[in-house]
Amino acid sequence: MKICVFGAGAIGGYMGVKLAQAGADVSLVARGPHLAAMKANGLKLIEEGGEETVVSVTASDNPADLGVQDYIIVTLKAHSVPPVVDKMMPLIGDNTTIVSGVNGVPWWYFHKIGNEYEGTRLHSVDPGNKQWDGFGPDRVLGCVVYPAAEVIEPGVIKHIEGNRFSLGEPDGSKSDRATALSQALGSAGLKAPVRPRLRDEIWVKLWGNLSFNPISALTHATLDVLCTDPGTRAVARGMMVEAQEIAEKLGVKFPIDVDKRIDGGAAVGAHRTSMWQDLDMGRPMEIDALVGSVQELGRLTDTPTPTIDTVLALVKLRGRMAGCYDG
Ligand SMILES: NC(=O)C1=CN([C@@H]2O[C@H](COP(=O)(O)OP(=O)(O)OC[C@H]3O[C@@H](n4cnc5c(N)ncnc54)[C@H](OP(=O)(O)O)[C@@H]3O)[C@@H](O)[C@H]2O)C=CC1
Ligand SMILES: CC(C)(CO)C(=O)C(=O)O
Repeated sequence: MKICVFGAGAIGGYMGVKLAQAGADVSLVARGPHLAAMKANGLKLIEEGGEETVVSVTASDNPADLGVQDYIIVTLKAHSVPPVVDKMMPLIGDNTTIVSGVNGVPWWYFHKIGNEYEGTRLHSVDPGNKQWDGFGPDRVLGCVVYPAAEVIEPGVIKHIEGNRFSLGEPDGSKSDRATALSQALGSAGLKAPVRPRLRDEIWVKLWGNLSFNPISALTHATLDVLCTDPGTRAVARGMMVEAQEIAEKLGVKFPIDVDKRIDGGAAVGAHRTSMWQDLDMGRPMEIDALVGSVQELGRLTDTPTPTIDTVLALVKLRGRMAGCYDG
């Protein structure tokens, strides 16, 4: 089974080391100094408990070097995917599955959803339908990424916590391709259950990213603080209640309530969300995938989103002022 991890930064690098360590036929697409370091010295993973592993990896910035794959696991930031669709083509053959390990509302969300929204395209995450038309949604296997990791220097990944990558077919079936990938990831020491209702999990994760990420970028407060300060907790809650109304109109069933989800965020502790880290480092922020997409779904389902609209306007301007957002 040939697996290519496209965008082997924090999450993709973590998966890449675990797969390579387990003897999988894995290759990585990366770029710049991070690629140069992993080619020169191997890719180093510092695990949750402090254990360090260095593996030599097959890595390139040119997908044409790596050939047709059985699975491409996309671990790019959401806004980085549309510009590389054409570049990915040498990796794609008739039977290639594309695993979308990207936060936010996925571009394939309405493929095989089985309700009146079937086939709806999302401008916020797939402008110009680049992914829908380029990959084709039938190739896609959904994935919710739970681990936290960082690239702490070129060629070095620090794994912070978690090892679960939930997988799910857009139609909820337990397909052979999902089962085979689940087994391969399991052999590499990762948890990869195949879920019948992945969209429910997407929303539980998204609840946090939608609200905690922009609030932390705007306030520079860590999760424990923003989830317990009465004012920001109320803002997060307001965004999440609006999101819940939208998601339920789309058929989602939430297994927990909003307050439990916020308490879960608080329990993570003094964590700087990825959006705050991106702002801090002058990198593009995932505003459209995490927040703009939910506003777009609000319009689609005729659901008012006053709190989301307010926070989105503020974080967009914050991002623009810092040169980290151009939407
Ligand atoms: N990190 C985390 O803890 C978590 C992340 N996620 C989600 O997972 C996804 C990936 O995040 P994360 O791993 O943090 O992101 P990273 O930025 O660490 O990784 C993406 C990597 O892809 C590289 N890249 C971008 N464009 C190209 C290209 N055209 N060719 C080759 N390489 C490219 C980037 O390089 P460069 O740095 O040069 O741009 C970077 O090394 C996001 O959607 C994120 O929200 C989900 C849960 C937790
Ligand atoms: C906020 C958190 C931990 C989960 O909601 C996250 O995924 C992020 O920092 O991007």
